Amino acid sequence: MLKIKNLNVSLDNLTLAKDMSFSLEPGKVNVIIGPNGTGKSTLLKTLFGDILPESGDISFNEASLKRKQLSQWREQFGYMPQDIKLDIELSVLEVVLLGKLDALSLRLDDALIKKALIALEKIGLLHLANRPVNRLSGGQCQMILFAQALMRTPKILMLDEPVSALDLHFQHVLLDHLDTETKQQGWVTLMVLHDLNLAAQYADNLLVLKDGNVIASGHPSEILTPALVKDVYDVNAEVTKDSYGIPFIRTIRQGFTPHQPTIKSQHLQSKRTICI
Ligand SMILES: Nc1ncnc2c1ncn2[C@@H]1O[C@H](COP(=O)(O)OP(=O)(O)OP(=O)(O)O)[C@@H](O)[C@H]1O
Repeated sequence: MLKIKNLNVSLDNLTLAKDMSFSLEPGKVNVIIGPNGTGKSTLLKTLFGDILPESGDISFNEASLKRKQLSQWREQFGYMPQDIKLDIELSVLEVVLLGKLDALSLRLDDALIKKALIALEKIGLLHLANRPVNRLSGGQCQMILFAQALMRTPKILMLDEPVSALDLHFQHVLLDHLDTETKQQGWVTLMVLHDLNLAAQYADNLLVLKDGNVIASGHPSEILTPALVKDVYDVNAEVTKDSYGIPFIRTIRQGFTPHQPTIKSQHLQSKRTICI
């Protein structure tokens, strides 16, 4: 279990974690949501040991994060940060293999190459294996970085807005894969998402971050309400549930005036009716 206890983090006099405490169980997809600039990425960086907290304890299976053993601590993680640019002269296969940098010696092992190719195949991108990464699209880069994080066979997997550049198909490829592997491998998965409907579909546990703290946590069906959306984002929303009990959030525009068809479009509509 990953435990965060009484965590305090400040950057440039900005308090981003204020006595924050929560625990994350293995085998569950935990999703963090919250407004821009509220400290979601900062929290992930702090858990990874990139940012030094003012106080508090971060532990995994009862072993605390200690600055002196940072590389050992990080060995447990797969981490996909936000908006990484892959502007390097390497092939896709080489970038995926870098996920296993700690296991790479001077010689590449066939088993590792096979593992990287399988990782690419599982996410439907094997055909890109020999393509230079600096010639990929933004969405393709994001999928390759996901494959790289998986290569680490982590105990804790953290992903910062991993679907921000992905089309509908690849959003679901990535998130379905993440969900299956998290449950099969017993990973502690922690992911930042902005899309509340994706969060509702994929979170086993949702953490809502605001003002330096987790103001709500639990299953999306229990905590995603119009009042929460209004409180966190200052946006009005309707929340309905599908036949599986998964919440669906529909935001409501303020001062909305319904579209009035123009004479031209009315004419086109009536013409279409005649043709049918
Ligand atoms: N290294 C840093 N030094 C000083 N301030 C920082 C640093 N990194 C981030 N911040 C500030 O901390 C705040 C939180 O940033 P962070 O990136 O954690 O937010 P976020 O919740 O992930 O936002 P978003 O949803 O926009 O990605 C922001 O105001 C940001 O400007």
